[in-house]
Amino acid sequence: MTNKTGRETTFRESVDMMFERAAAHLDISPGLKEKIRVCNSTYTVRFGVRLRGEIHTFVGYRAVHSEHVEPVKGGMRYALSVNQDEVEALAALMTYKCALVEAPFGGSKGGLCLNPADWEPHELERITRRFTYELSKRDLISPSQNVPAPDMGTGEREMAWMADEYKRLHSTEIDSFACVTGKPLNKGGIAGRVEATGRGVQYALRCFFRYPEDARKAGLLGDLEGKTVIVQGLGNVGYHAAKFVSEEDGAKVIAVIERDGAVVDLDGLNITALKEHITSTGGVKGFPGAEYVADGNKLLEHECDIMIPAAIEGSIHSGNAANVKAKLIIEAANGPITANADAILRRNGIVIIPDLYANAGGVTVSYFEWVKNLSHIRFGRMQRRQEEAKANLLVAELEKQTGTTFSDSFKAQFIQGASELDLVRSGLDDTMRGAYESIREVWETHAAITDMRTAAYYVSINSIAASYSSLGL
Ligand SMILES: NC(=O)c1ccc[n+]([C@@H]2O[C@H](COP(=O)([O-])OP(=O)(O)OC[C@H]3O[C@@H](n4cnc5c(N)ncnc54)[C@H](O)[C@@H]3O)[C@@H](O)[C@H]2O)c1
Repeated sequence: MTNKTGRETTFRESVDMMFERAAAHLDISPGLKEKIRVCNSTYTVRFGVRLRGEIHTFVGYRAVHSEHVEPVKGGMRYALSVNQDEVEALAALMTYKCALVEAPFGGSKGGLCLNPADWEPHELERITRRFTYELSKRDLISPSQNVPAPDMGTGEREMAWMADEYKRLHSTEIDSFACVTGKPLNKGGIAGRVEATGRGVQYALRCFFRYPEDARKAGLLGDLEGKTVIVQGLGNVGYHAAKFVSEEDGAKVIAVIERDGAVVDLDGLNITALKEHITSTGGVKGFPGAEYVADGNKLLEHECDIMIPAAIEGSIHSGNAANVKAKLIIEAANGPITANADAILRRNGIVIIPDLYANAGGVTVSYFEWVKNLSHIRFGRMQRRQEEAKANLLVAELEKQTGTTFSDSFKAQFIQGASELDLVRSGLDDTMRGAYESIREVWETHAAITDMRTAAYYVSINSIAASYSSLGL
């Protein structure tokens, strides 16, 4: 599948083509299909911040793809690559993702066109607060209208700044913490949000291997134990996914591709140690015991059972798709496979677990956080006494083993987190299983639908169309 000119499709064109492929199987009027597919609006803002004695102008975006349910929801990306096409594609994916996992949100996405590494934390804080102010003026951040979350280049810290700035601007609003998710635990966050997307990738893989007939379609047998895995991007999503499948499910991560190259160890990399190495040195190069490959992208073409692209969109494209040897690709990142590449991979019998399902763990747990903020209650409260006793014992044991005395606030956070985390993980597991079943049902029962992506889009579009139909559209 290529676009009309035969060139590589843009990210938004790829998402649209994938949408059209699934929509063709649904009995929905062309007008309604168009209404569901298009991005409702995109706000572009240019604002100045005085930094280092100069006024610096920053460009930010917030795309609102669909408001068939409100608030709309989606991450905030900080990267030089951020542009209108990208945020619109990501916002569309949010709409389809939320519909698939039945999170009651429309789709949105935004970002700032900057490299976070170019700025000091106090500068990033000023930029983020100013961006929040600009978004707030237009209800593009609000507990009832538009709720951002972390994405590439942002995390708990940026979400805390956004929440704090929003609260400052709306001091009488009791629900102000619900204006953004992915906040730190002591600033209205929820246990398990940081790991949620990677955890969701692990749960999605477990769902896949639970059905031997699905795994056989990829030429794979058994479960995750001993499967060889290559990961691209060891950031929030890639790190947690790699850590969980290797440490908990016995998979072997044989290569990790990062910005500065790749490291390979056919006996399996220690992901926790590799992450520490990246944090302290800034890249994968020099990781003890592993072979370093400067042209990291070459590893996308290396043999493995499972490929986890968890970095950027378009990393598998028409130029390298024919050389990909993975049997199964799980799209932890959004849009890592272009529409052109998707067609090549399918032709070669490679099974793809699509982004709108694979990385839905983030928005699922964000939904729990939003509900927690609106209800003003801590999840797991009923279990508190029992959990507290358990957590206190654990903390005491940790103190003994490490010879450290933890602060009271650390202990309080640890204890609060203990009971909530179980609830969050079980809610996430349940959601991932439910969505897998609904994709599978379409994949199994529609002879003309032969891939999981089309099946997943089919489920989403059907659900959004039903929502419009109940409005009489
Ligand atoms: N954070 C979330 O909760 C979440 C939820 C759903 C989807 N996603 C998607 O997952 C992907 C990663 O997001 P994240 O939050 O983990 O971001 P992140 O910034 O924490 O991590 C991205 C990682 O990819 C690496 N990277 C960037 N460009 C690369 C390249 N060209 N080659 C190799 N490595 C590269 C970075 O160095 C970094 O380690 C994005 O597509 C994002 O939209 C994130």
